[in-house]
Amino acid sequence: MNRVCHYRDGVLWLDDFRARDLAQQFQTPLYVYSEQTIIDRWLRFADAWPAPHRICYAVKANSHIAILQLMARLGAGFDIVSQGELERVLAAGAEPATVVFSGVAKSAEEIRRALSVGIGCFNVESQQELQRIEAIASDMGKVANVSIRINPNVDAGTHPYISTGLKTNKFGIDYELADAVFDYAAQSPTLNLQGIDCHIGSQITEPAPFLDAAKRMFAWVDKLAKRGIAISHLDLGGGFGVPYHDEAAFPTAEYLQGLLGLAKDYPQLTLMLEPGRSLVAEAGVLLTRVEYVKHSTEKRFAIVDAGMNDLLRPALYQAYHAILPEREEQQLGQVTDIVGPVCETGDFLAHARHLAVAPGDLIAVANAGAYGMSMSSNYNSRRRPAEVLLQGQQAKLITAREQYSQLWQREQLVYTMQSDEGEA
Ligand SMILES: Cc1ncc(COP(=O)(O)O)c(C=O)c1O
Ligand SMILES: N[C@@H](CCCC[NH3+])C(=O)O
Repeated sequence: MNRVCHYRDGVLWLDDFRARDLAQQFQTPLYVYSEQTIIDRWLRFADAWPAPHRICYAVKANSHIAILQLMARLGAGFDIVSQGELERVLAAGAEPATVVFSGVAKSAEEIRRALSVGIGCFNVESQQELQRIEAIASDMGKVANVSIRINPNVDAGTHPYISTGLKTNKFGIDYELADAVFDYAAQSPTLNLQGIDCHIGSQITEPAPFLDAAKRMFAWVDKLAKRGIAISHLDLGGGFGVPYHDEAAFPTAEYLQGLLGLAKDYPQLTLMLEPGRSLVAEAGVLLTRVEYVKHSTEKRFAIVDAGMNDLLRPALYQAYHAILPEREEQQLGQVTDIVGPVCETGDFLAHARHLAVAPGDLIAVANAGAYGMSMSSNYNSRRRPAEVLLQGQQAKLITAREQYSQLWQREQLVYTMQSDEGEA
């Protein structure tokens, strides 16, 4: 069972807090994160990963500034994919030089901002992007550190929407077509070619595809060395799976040992990883309350106050999240679909679970710390959940629920101003 959620005397607790007390204090739907669990997951990596090798937390998994601050305190760098994520990392007080910038569509504005604050490195995904970075750096009188993202064409065996390392995916530069890009970067006085990177996908539960990809990257290091091009870092991305259902935990130490083994003849190389999910997924819980229980001739629905706009993963990937009712005995009920308030048939949190719940009861959706709040939206003009960070004996509110009325008023203001201009 997820460590954050557990039963004591038959009732649900999240770390050292009764779920009912948290829901009463902060209302539902509510994201709750356990700081201790994030630290535990961080140590699984850090304990097996000696300096100078680095870990750049993939901000997209959970970009709350409090989480970024915690990561910075633990010693993480950051893997970002937008200016928004960069601004968050900066707001968290992190060192810009620890940032790597991934993503296939970096805009001129984003590149300029990243150069002006002095990020560590751009993970470049195309020849055109490389030339755009070069032109902007030249214009600013700067030298840009770059790494070339290779698409290793490795089948990660994960959901097709979160596989990124196949030739048919939009990410990286084709393994067979990268020579020209490396040559271009190596000869440019405005570009400092530092590294090679890859990322083959997400929620991968076995080390084998990662090690296959890593071998292909080391082959590139050798190939470049023969051409007189020296590389100082190899960034092997993230993608380590977590046990959402009955999957085994990813063997982190075993994988890192495998990598260190491959790297032993390359003392000049700093290795980097970009884990997101594996650091935060298991630390997060979405607490939601049953509004209604409805029976049709075919089904029984628990209609709850959190929907696909709060946690998109079930709707988008048919992802499984464990569902824990407030009282342990409630796990022995009728087969029930847990559905949300959004006007979409795809708005469900779980299908066909045994649950004996009634209106007013709480339900915890486990393992929701990654790609939960960060993928949430205001669809159906719904407010987003509040977020709470559990720090030992303290439950700290880190995001209050945005007031629907305020959102509505802001839009109204812009709209009215435009209409007034039109009339004038
Ligand atoms: C380039 C890159 N790095 C790191 C990650 C983090 O992946 P995960 O959260 O699966 O560790 C992603 C997302 O898949 C990514 O696209
Ligand atoms: N959003 C996905 C992971 C995508 C990772 C980003 N490349 C998920 O919730 O599982």
